[in-house]
Amino acid sequence: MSNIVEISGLNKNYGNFELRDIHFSLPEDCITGFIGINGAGKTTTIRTMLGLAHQDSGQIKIFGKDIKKHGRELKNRIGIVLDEGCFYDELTMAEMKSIIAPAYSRWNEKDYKNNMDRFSLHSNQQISTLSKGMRMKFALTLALSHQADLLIMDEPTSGLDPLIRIEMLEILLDYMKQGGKGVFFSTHITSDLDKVADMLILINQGEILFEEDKDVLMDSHRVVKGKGHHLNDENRELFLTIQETHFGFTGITNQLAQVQASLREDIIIERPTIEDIMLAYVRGGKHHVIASS
Ligand SMILES: Nc1ncnc2c1ncn2[C@@H]1O[C@H](COP(=O)(O)OP(=O)(O)OP(=O)(O)O)[C@@H](O)[C@H]1O
Repeated sequence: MSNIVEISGLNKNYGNFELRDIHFSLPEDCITGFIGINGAGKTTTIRTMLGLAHQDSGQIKIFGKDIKKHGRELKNRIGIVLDEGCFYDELTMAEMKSIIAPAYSRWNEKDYKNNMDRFSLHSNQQISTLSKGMRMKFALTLALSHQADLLIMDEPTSGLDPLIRIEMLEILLDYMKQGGKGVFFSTHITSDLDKVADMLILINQGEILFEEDKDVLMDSHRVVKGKGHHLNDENRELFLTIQETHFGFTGITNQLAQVQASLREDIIIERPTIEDIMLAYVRGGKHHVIASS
């Protein structure tokens, strides 16, 4: 499987925030979820990847080509959906489309019309009157109408109701069926990734904490619950994060065999959600004692 995107040694300093030595790759035929809490650096990474924000150092290759040298050619092959959907509010969707379409050599009017129909959008409606969900659908329509080989989206499902979110996720799955494509999207709604993601990348405080196949990640972590008096300094170290109350503990581990060997009795083992794993790494190393009421 070849990589559509390869990022190495990417640094960017805003003064109050820094992206530090960002490395990751996006394989072909994969939907990759880019996760992290508010302010982790998702938007900054995406904007830097796309050449919309200046990078201090590092290399960004998309389809094997350097974004700095081949920006125009590469953007032709990328469908972009950004958080705010950069549209002129006073225009209709048809007018906005006629500004955007000429920028793409492979613009396909038929795809545009089909996507507008699919989303029940009417071209002559003014952009200022669109709801948040409709704006997002319009942004996705544009991104999908120029035969892009890679979709990069910043929080595309944020603020959307569950029905629209499901529709968007189905569209992404349909898009991937063409083969040879890639999708990279940031989100803090990790339940969306349970449904569609193949790969997950976690960023925290400007650093990548993991880049992993979703199934491997889910199979290698477990939530363990048990009685607090079985814990000691040694077995606490087997957990990425652990919460203790008077009644017992709940921890996340990626060393289940050792936990089972150490805590033989009375433990409950459950599969974690992506959110459990994300929070375990973000809070990693912290030991939480929650006072019971
Ligand atoms: N133009 C800028 N100038 C200075 N600081 C910036 C700028 N843009 C972003 N930042 C800072 O970079 C940090 C990361 O922001 P970013 O928007 O990348 O996070 P995020 O992971 O996308 O968060 P969210 O999920 O809240 O959108 C924040 O502390 C933010 O204040």
